[in-house]
Amino acid sequence: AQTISSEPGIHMLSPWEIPRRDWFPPSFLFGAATASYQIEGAWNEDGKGPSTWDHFCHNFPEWIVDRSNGDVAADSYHMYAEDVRLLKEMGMDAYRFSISWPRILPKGTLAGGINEKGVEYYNKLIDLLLENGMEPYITIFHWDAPQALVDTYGGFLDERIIKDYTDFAKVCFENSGKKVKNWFTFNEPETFCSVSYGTGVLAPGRCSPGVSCAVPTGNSLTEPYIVAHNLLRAHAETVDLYNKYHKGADGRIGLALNVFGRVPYTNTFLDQQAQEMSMDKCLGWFLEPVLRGDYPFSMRVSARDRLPYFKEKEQEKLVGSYDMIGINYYTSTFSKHNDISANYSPVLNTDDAYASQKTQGPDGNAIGPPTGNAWINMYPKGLHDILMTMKNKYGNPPIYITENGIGDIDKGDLPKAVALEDHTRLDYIQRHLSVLKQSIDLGADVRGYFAWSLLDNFEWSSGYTERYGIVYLDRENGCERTMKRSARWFQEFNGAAKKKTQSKKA
Ligand SMILES: OC[C@@H]1[C@@H](O)[C@H](O)[C@@H](O)c2nnnn21
Repeated sequence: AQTISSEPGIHMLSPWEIPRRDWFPPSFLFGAATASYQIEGAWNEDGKGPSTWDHFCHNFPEWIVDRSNGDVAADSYHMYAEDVRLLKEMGMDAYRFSISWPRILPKGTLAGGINEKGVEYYNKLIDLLLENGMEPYITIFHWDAPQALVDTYGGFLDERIIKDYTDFAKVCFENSGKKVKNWFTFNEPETFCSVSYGTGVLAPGRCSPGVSCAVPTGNSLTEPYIVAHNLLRAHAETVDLYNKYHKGADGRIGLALNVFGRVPYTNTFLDQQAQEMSMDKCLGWFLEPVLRGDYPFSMRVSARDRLPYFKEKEQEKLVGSYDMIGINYYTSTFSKHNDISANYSPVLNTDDAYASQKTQGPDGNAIGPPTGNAWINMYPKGLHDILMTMKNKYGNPPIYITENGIGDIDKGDLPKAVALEDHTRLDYIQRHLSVLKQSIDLGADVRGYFAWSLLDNFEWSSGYTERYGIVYLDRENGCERTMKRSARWFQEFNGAAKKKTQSKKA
């Protein structure tokens, strides 16, 4: 195809390269994804307790780029019907969203009491989705833990979290488990452990003394592994509970993993090894425990006594504790081996891979074109490689792409009219759907795709300075939602117009 864009070597997709709905089986689901803290707002309404993110933003505003917070966010607590209407208008089949633990259990524990108004909110959302013929895919935990549990016993740093998390999940299953057939226990455990307790960029913002973060009284080399161990055991207990009492004939449960693609920086065996160890560190850390009951061998070797051991009973519950795996894919990096000199010593848990992640290769060229924010260079082949690894190395489990997208920078200087014409996002999505089609044709068992995100929302430490939505959010204007070009493409792609007439006929 001809190169028509300003970037050398980047060609726009030719008409025959643009994905069509009939490339995918009718059973394949298309949807969009959000998370409770990022969209709901109503941070202290109707009995909701404070989350770690409420606490983090209110107490450490300097660690959020625009000193903002999720107090209002996209106001989805009051505007969820608008979100459902937009999903329907785009012809989406499913909606992935998460449940705010402290909105359901304000004190974090069952003993602290259930907030019925919180339960009611999620049931209204679920009912509205089902009435509109859309499937809810619920993430039970998407990082907003109850602050009360951190205050009481350190949250995920303490194994008491296992029972409290399992109780929280049980309340979710008891109240919605008959209507909701698809659950993910955790969103991105690797990000949660490494970035909340390693670099400390995400709430509760802990890291080692000497590392720059909000709460430098932690330990970036040990706490991520302690949290991960408690999280995995909570996952296993919850899946066991679900399978025994709530699964029924057609329920499914899993977890959603963030997976970076990794490419050896050079084709030397040291960089190939760095690539493997980087994949173990990111994907294997949580996938291998649920596949075979223990952490990757390379992590056992490098992290040694900092990596806890599972008891045999725990391993029995861990192995096979999934019906589906969510993959959140955004970008890839080159993995370059670290020279291990006598005085090399890791600072962050991620250093245990003995690899540095580079956006530029040895020739200085980036792994793919920039897309907006700093960390996402477009590299669709990375998704293909991951899906082939899932197929050829990890037993080809049922997979949903639970997140995929890009963030447009908006420091208050991105006109709405420009943001609405999000052709870079559309190109990015189309290229990843094309790769998805190729990977499925090569045998990857992918069953759905969720764009991140349904709408612009609170982007964690970036606040509102990065817009990931396929729908524009105008926070200055009553959180008005406006479809961007990418959302309108999904409308065409999903044949929404056709669907509407069909449903009228039905
Ligand atoms: O940064 C954009 C999005 C966040 O908004 C999501 O909450 C998180 O699951 C994620 N993982 N990778 N990228 N993302």
